[in-house]
Amino acid sequence: MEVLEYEATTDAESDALPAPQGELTLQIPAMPRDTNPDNDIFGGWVVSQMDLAAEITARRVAKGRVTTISIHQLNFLRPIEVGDMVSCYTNVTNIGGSSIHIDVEVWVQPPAEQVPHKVTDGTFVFVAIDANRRTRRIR
Ligand SMILES: CC(=O)SCCNC(=O)CCNC(=O)[C@H](O)C(C)(C)COP(=O)(O)OP(=O)(O)OC[C@H]1O[C@@H](n2cnc3c(N)ncnc32)[C@H](O)[C@@H]1OP(=O)(O)O
Repeated sequence: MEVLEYEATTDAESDALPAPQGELTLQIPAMPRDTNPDNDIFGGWVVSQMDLAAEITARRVAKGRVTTISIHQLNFLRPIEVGDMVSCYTNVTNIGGSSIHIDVEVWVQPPAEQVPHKVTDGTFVFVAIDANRRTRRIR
């Protein structure tokens, strides 16, 4: 599968530019199975992809097992169409004693369009846990 690379930046000064913030972590096409009976993509499917992308990044930061403790400031900005290539970008904004805050942006590249656009963003918080699911300090 072709991997689409958009220009990504973590520079706060470039917020005004139509470019994703963070690191490209997950890419997946929106499929017919991800829709409701009206053929619209489920919001829950999008959140699932965001959670997965954030977990990939959180595991790397925590060097091990993590779990989602909070999801907040979720914004569904524009719809996703079946066939759109969905890209999740992650940006670590805070590392606590055991918690990791990650901003996630979802961008799509419709097959017929040249310019990608943001469809969803939100903040995911993970906690590092041990084999017994107890909070584990990461620093
Ligand atoms: C219900 C589900 O199945 S959802 C699917 C996946 N998620 C889960 O299963 C997680 C279920 N939750 C848990 O198992 C527990 O809440 C745990 C193990 C994650 C955390 O245990 P707690 O004793 O509640 O957490 P604790 O008080 O030790 O806080 C851990 C860290 O999380 C932070 N934290 C706690 N609650 C929140 C919250 N609502 N939002 C953001 N951060 C939070 C704390 O500030 C702390 O951060 P720090 O160590 O960096 O200072």
